[in-house]
Amino acid sequence: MSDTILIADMTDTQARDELARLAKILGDANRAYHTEDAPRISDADYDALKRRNAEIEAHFPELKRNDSPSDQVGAEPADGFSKLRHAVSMLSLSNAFETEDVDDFDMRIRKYLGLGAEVPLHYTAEPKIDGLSLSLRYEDGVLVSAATRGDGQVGENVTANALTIDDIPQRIEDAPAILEVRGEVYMSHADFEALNARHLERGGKTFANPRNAAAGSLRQLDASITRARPLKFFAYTWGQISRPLAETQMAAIEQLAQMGFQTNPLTQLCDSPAGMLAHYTKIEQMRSQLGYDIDGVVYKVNDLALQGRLGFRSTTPRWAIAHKFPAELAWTRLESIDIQVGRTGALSPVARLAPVTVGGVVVANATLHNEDYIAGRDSKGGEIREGKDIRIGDWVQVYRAGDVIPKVADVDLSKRPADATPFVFPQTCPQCDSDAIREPGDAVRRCSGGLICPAQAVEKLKHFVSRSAFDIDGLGAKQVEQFHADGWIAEPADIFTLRDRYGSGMQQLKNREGWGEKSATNLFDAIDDRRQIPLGRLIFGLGIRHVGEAASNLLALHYGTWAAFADAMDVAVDPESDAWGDLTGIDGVGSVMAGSLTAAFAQETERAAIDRLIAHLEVQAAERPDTSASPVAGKIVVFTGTLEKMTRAEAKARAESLGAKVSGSVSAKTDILVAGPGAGSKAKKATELGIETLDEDGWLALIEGA
Ligand SMILES: NC(=O)c1ccc[n+]([C@@H]2O[C@H](COP(=O)([O-])OP(=O)(O)OC[C@H]3O[C@@H](n4cnc5c(N)ncnc54)[C@H](O)[C@@H]3O)[C@@H](O)[C@H]2O)c1
Ligand SMILES: [Zn+2]
Repeated sequence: MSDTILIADMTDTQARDELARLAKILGDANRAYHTEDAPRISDADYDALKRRNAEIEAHFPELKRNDSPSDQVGAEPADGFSKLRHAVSMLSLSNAFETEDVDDFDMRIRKYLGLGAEVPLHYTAEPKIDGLSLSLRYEDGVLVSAATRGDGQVGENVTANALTIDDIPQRIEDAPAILEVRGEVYMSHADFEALNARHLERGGKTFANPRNAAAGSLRQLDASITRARPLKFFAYTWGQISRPLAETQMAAIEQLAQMGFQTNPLTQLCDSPAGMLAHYTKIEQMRSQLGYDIDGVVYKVNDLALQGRLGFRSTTPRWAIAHKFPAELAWTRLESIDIQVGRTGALSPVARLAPVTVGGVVVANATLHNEDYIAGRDSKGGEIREGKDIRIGDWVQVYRAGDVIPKVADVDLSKRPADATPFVFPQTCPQCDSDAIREPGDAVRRCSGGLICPAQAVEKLKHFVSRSAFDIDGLGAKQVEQFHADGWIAEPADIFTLRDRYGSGMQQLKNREGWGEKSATNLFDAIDDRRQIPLGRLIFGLGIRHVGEAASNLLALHYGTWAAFADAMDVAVDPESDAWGDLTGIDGVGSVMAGSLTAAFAQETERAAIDRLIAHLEVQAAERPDTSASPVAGKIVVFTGTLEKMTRAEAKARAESLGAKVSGSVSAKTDILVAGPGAGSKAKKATELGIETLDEDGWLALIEGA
C-alpha cells in the first residue's frame, strides 16, 4: 500500500496521487459519518489518514488541493432539511494525541501572544462529548432556531427537533438580546441500549454506537421521531452574541448553567499543561462510569480577551485543542474459541486472541456473546453485520471501553485463511457431556446437567460465597475452586461441615499449601459466623437464575421468613394458585423470575440440596424498616445538579431507606426537588410547577434525625 512510502522519499507524482486518494477516502468517510450517521471506518483510522494528508501537504505545499480535506469541516447539509447559515461559523478542533502535543499547544499560544514562560496562563479542561454539535439561537430569550454544524458555514435546520429535547430550554431569562448557545447533543449509554433493544424487538435496525444514535435521532425530518428518542444536551460555547457573557470561559459556562443549560460538571480550571494532563487522567479514569461516551478532553484558553486575540485558522480555533483518548479498537488474530459454562449452565464462547493493545491495555480474551453472534445471525450493539460469521484463524476487531469486558466487534473477511471452516457450536456440555439445550426464545444454550455438572457446581459455590451473598472471609473464588477440585465441597451445605470433616486436629487443612493453624481457625470461625444469615442474602446466595440481589431483598421483605418463602414457592409452582398471583404481584418480580424460582424449588435434586443447606442455618427474618416517623415517607423526590456531601447513589439509597421514592424526572407528581449547584432544566420545571425545592443542606436538615 502507498501508505508505507516515507513522505520524504515521495516523488511529486506519488504525492499528488496520494493526496487525490486521501481526498476521496476522507470525503467519502465524512459523508458516511456526518450525513448518513453510519461511519464505514473507525475514528482512529480516519484520524490517522487525516494526519497523513496534513503531513504530505506540509511537505509539498504547492500540491495542496483546492478541495483539501484539511480545509473542510464536517459535510454539507443533507437533502430534505432546510438550510440555515451560521452567523458565526461552527468549526472543528485540532487534535492532540500525545503528552508533548499538550506542551506544544501551550508553547504555541505563548509564542503567538508574546508571553514568556513565567506569565501565568489559565486553561479550562472538560470532557469532549461524543455526540454532534448543535447551535441554538435565542432572540430576546426565546429559542428561534436550531442548526447542526453542517459544513461549518451552513447547517441543517433542526429547530422542530431541538424543541423536543428536555435539556434545551425554550425560553431563558437575563439573556443577551441575541445569543447563540452551542453544545453537544448526545445519548446516554442506558438510553442507547434501551433504544437498540426496542429496535431489535421490532426487527428494526440498531445503531452501532451512541453517537450515531444521537445524530440519527436528531436529524429526522419528522420531529415526532426525535421526540420519542431520549436525547440530552451539554452547552459548552456560543456563537453570535450581542453582549459578552463574561470575561472568562469558566464564568461564561457558569452563566449558561444559570440560564438553565446543562453544563459538564467535570469542567475545571487549570494553570499549566501539567494541570491539564492531571485532569485528563482523572477524566480518563472516570470515563467508564460517566454513563455517556466521551472521546477526549478539550482544553481552552480561559481568558476570553486572549481567545479573541488568538482567533481562528481555516477550520479550527487557535485557543482550543482536543486531547483524544487512545483508540479502543484494534485488529488481531482469533486463535481459538473456548466454551465456558456458567452458574446457570449457560455456554459462553470466549475468544482467545493473539494479545493486542486496545486503548492502552493488553487484551488476550474477549466475549463472543453466543452462538448466533458467532454465526453472524445476531447483532450485539450493531457491530456484527448480517452474514459475517466468525471463524478460528480470522482477523477480528476487538473493542473495549473502560471497564467493560472486551468484545469481538467485527471480522475482516478479506483476510480469512482459505482453510477456515465455520465454527461448530457444541451441542453437549464440554464439562460434563450432558446435552446442551437451547430453549425457544433463549439466545443461550445451556448445559442440562444441573448439579452433576462440575462447572455449574463450582460457579454456584463461587456465587454462594460472594460479597452480596454469604461473604465468608477467607473463602473466596480461589479457595472454593481448590476445595471443589479436591472433593472437599460439592455444594453449599458442605461448607458448614468442613470443620468436622477436615478441621479436627487441623492436620488436613494445615497440610494444604497456604494454610496454617491461624488461617484455618479464622476460616472455621468465619463460616460459623454465617450460620446466622439474613433471609435476603440466603435467597440471593442460592444463585437461582434471574434472581438478583435487589429481587432477593424484595422477596425477603415480602415473605418475612424462610418458612413462609419456601412454602409459598412450593404452592406457587401451580400458576392457577393464589401463591403464584401473590408472587408475581410483587413489584419487581416478573413471571420469568417467578417461573425460575418455582422451578428451582420443584426440581428434586436442587430442592434436596437447598434443604441440606438450611439444616445448618438459622435464617434471620426480614423486617420492613419502620418509616412511619420519617418526614419523607411516601414522598416522590428528585435529585438534580451536583451534590457535594454525598454521591447520587448514596442520596438515593438514603432517601429510599426513609420510605421516599426517588425519580429521575420532575413531573406534577414530584413532591420535593433537591437541587445542587449546576441544576438546570429540572429546577426550572419544578419552579414552574410550584414544587418544593431544597438545596442539599435543606434536604439533610429535613431528614436529620429520621
Ligand atoms: N469514522 C469516520 O469515518 C469519521 C469521519 C469523519 C469524522 N470522524 C470523527 O470525527 C472527528 C472529526 O470531526 P470533527 O470535525 O467534529 O472534530 P472533532 O470531533 O475532533 O472535534 C470538534 C467537535 O468536538 C465537539 N465537542 C464535544 N465536546 C466539546 C467540548 N467540550 N468543547 C468543544 N467542542 C466539543 C464539537 O461538536 C466540535 O464540533 C474525527 O477526529 C473522527 O474522530 C470519523
Ligand atoms: Zn455441564
